Amino acid sequence: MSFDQISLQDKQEVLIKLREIKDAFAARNWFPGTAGNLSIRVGDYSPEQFYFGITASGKDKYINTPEDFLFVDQNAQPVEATNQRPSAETLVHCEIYRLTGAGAIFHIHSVFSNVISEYFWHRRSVPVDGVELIKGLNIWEEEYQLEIPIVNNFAHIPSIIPEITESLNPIVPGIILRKHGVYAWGANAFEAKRHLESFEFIFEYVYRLEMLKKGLPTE
Ligand SMILES: CSCCC(=O)C(=O)COP(=O)(O)O
Ligand SMILES: [Zn+2]
Repeated sequence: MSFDQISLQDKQEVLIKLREIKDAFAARNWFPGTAGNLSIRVGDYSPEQFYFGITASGKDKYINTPEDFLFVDQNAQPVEATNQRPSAETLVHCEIYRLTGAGAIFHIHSVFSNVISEYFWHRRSVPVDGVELIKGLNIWEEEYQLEIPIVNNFAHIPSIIPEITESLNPIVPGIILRKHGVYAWGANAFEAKRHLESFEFIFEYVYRLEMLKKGLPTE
């Protein structure tokens, strides 16, 4: 399926949903310093060919403009005439779509994901012992020992890709980039948002619990 064969209505729905999610995350202060990017897939999917709408690079994501999003293909190439550059991290989205077939991917830079990624970097994952909100990640097993992968971060984005390919756990709909932020995905925007919110809760819980265990203040 070529991009032109996808209906205008489907493309419009993706742009409306991206706007809605962007506004919701902005209200939570999840885009400090222009950080973060959002994408939603449109049309049919195969690992070799797919399309998605994504935030333009370097924009102030607390402000809405007519040029906040654009559509790209599985190689991160824009598929419509535009002056916008897709997110600098579009290749990360491409790889996650290729590996998972997800319908939406949301990335934010939060303080808890950054702190916890450095704290547990030596073990390359964040351990989570049976906290109830893992159900928000669609994991229903009693007392499940969840390990959220931590992936090394590089300024050169293509260098991150093999790390993701290697670390991604099919049961866990997200990864943390070390001292960078969290990526969460899902079958659609609703699910990806639920996963991101669950991860953020879990990171804060794990951080505060670790501080309590050390007898340190949690604030
Ligand atoms: C200013 S934060 C550094 C880039 C980054 O990590 C990010 O999430 C935002 O980059 P984009 O190109 O998507 O605006
Ligand atoms: Zn980022």
